[in-house]
Order: sequence, then structure tokens, then C-alpha cells
Amino acid sequence: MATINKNLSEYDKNTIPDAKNFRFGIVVSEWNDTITEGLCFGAVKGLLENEVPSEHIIRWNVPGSFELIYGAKKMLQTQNVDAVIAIGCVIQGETKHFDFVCEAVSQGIKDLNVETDIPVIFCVLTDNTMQQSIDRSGGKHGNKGTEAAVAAIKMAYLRHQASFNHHKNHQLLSTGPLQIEGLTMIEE
Ligand SMILES: Nc1c(NC[C@H](O)[C@H](O)[C@H](O)CO)[nH]c(=O)[nH]c1=O
Ligand SMILES: CC(=O)[C@@H](O)COP(=O)(O)O
Repeated sequence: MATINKNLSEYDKNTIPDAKNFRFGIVVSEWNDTITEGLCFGAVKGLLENEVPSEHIIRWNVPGSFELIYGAKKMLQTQNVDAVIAIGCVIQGETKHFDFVCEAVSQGIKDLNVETDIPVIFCVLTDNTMQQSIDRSGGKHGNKGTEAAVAAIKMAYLRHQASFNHHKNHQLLSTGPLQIEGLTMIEE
């Protein structure tokens, strides 16, 4: 479904888990800052309206979208966060540089999700025109920053639940042979 068929700011609040205890990092590119500031506003709004305390949100700036990769990596390595939102706006210029920046940033943020334990949310606009970016950072198609905040909350919760269940299962298995009425499971 294309963005034009879905308002980026709309979501079902009934699907949002309790986020009061989660902490979020936001890394913001300074390139096209009129757009990225709008995206950051939408992201912070999305976190605050879902009960995330403002003191649980830490923001860093980086020069451009390419630097979001390093900024997000250092954020998750050095700060106590449950998810990171990487915010950028890449707009097609005269050359192929757009293609290389977009590919590098998307692959780099994907790599962070594969190689680290902290979810990093891809909130990077890759648009043909400034108008498309305006429309997606609080304009007629909503705000991708709010969409990213919702994704960050859901992924922080998923990570927390996965860790809890893993620990619980480990505890269960490490308490000796599993006793089921009438049966004793023999550990391998
Ligand atoms: N043209 C855009 C850039 N280019 C800059 C790169 O992101 C990077 O900062 C530079 O190549 C130095 O490493 N960045 C954006 O975020 N948006 C653009 O439209
Ligand atoms: C995405 C970019 O780096 C691009 O906006 C730079 O513009 P140009 O391709 O005209 O150098």
C-alpha cells in the first residue's frame, strides 16, 4: 500500500503496549533540517502521547543521513535505550548520490538490527521532491515520525517479551527433569 493510501500519523491506540518504562534514542540528520525537525516532532509526539516520559527520550544530531548509521550504533552502545529511531530526509538531486546514500543508510540500519540487540527504526524519507517530504513530515500524508514512534514502542515491547520468555524457559529447563504427571522427561 502506498503512503498516499494511508495516513502515516494514524494508528490504533489499542494495539500499543505499555511504554512507560521504555527508553528511546532519536538520532536526527541535519540535512533537510526543516523536514527532519518535523519528523522528530512527530516521533516525540508519538512517544509522549503513549505515556513515554520526556526524560526517557534522548536526542542526538548527525550531519547527514549517512551518519545515522554511526550515530545510532553509538547511541545503542553507550546509552540505556530500548529502541533507537533514525530520522533523515534524502531528496533526489542531479546525480546518483541519492541512490548511494539511500542504499547505504537502509543497508546500514538493517545491519544494526541484525548485529545488535536493540531495534533501530528506519525513519528516513527517500523522496523525489521536497514536496513529497513535506507531505510525509506532518503534511497531507501525515508524519512518518509518528509512524516510527509506534514502531519503536512495539519493537521495544517485542524485545522485552522475547527476553522475558527466554529467561523463563531457561529457568524452567534448568530446574531439573521436567516432571509431567506420570511422566519424567529425561534430559538428553
Ligand atoms: N543529499 C543528502 C545528504 N547527503 C549527505 C550525506 O548524508 C552525508 O552526510 C555526506 O555524504 C557526508 O558523509 N544527506 C541527507 O540526509 N539528505 C540528502 O538529501
Ligand atoms: C541525496 C544527495 O546527496 C543529493 O541531494 C545531492 O545532490 P546532487 O545529486 O545534485 O549532488
